Amino acid sequence: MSEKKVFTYEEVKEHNSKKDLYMVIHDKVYNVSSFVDEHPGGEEVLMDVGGVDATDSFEDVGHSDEARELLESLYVGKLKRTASDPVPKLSQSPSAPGTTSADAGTAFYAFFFIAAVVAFGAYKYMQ
Ligand code: HEM
Repeated sequence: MSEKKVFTYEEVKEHNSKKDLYMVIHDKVYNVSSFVDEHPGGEEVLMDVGGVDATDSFEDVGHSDEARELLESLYVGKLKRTASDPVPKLSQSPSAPGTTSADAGTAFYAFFFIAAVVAFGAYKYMQ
């Protein structure tokens, strides 16, 4: 079972019809054609993410372990991601951008405050 294919995002994109439906979840490629009619969430949602990265849609629903096991049986290969390919939110850096920039801002002002105190001390020392 190690002869699984490696797909580019461009290749996956071509499989976007109901009879030939691929999607990417966590950088793995799944052929969901045989499952479209059986999906408890309906075929429409699967068609919407046909040929694209469905990681966020899949995880947003909070699928059960059973659904994840089912996924294994539909696995056809790995995704070879290139720099220009879209990246799901879930794969991006988990650090909250708001907090980091606020922290960076605080550090920035603290640096200037300390520099001012040191400069003032040096000035006084020179007198
Ligand atoms: C090949 C990928 C997928 C598999 C194998 C799968 C499988 C399943 C399974 C087994 C359920 C029943 C509940 C559960 O066990 O969690 C379910 C429900 C559901 N799925 Fe998926 N799913 C897939 C992709 C998606 C995607 C991409 C969406 C997009 C939004 C989606 C939306 C839903 C919704 C809304 C339900 C809830 C249906 C309800 O409870 O009324 N699924 N799915």
